[in-house]
Amino acid sequence: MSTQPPTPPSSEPCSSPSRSVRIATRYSALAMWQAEHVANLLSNAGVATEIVPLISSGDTDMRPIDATRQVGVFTKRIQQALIDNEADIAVHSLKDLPTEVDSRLTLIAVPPREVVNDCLVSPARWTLDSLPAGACIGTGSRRRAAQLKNRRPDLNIQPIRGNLQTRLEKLQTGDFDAIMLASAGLMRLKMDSVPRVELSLVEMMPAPGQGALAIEVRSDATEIQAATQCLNDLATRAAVTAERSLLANLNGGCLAPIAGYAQILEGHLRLDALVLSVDGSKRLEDSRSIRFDENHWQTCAERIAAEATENLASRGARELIAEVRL
Ligand SMILES: NCc1[nH]cc(CCC(=O)O)c1CC(=O)O
Repeated sequence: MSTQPPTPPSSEPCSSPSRSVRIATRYSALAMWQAEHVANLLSNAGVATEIVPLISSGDTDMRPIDATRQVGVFTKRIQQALIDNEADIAVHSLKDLPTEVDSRLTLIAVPPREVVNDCLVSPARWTLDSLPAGACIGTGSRRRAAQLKNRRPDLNIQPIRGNLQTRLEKLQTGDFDAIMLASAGLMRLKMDSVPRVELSLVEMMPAPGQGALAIEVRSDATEIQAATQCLNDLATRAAVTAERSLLANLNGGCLAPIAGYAQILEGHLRLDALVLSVDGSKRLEDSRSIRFDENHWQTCAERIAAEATENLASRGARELIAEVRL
């Protein structure tokens, strides 16, 4: 369903293209950091770059993500720039990249993943358990909301939109008692002083692809592909492929309460998957691992996701996900 053309497993050296590589990115501070990070990685590999910042509808349209009824609000504008040859590579947060594939584009590289977990941000540094009864929590993510409600049905969960800075301002002005964010974003922007508590992967399972970057190129741009494929980290690539394959199998998009985290441990690919009802009252988990074969990383990733999907579906996961479309 979401099969991508295979990326070479080995870290081939990046070959230098005949001109500098144009990197398309959104304008937000996080997106710009990510584009500059990839520019640095390429520069270390001897490849010259320039950054092309673009405005996306996901940044200007401040309705709740649900109301926009669109997938890829953050990624489409950047992908269009590639298709129109305004840029050579696109840098996305992998979490924001829809699982549907456009054959004109190729996911050429996923650099090493750093921080995957979420955090709870509040001036008093509340934990999930010490949050006062009825506290108002800002999140636009059904995945986060459902996990929170599962553990703390008393909390009042309200939507929040906007980039990191905007969300933190809304917390500061007292609109919310706490908000939930991906720690990766705060780490990347060196927002060390933001008062927060890191949530464990048991307390809050991350979104498929969270904390990882995606580098896309045009499918016909062989020179650019040769210049960027060295940024691919096979372990991260296999892990996020398993997570995204689970999401695609369950038809989850980015709006369903589906969480997944995969990692390679001692030669095995392990996938932890979680599906919840929107109200958080029902929770289905699946954890499994299979022997990881580097040479067949994609097959391994798709197989473990298929097995997890089958198990979750046999226990009613599809019915829980269908609630989202009501
Ligand atoms: N949906 C917005 C988004 N996309 C990627 C990140 C954080 C960085 C990442 O997960 O790689 C965020 C913000 C957040 O969820 O707090």
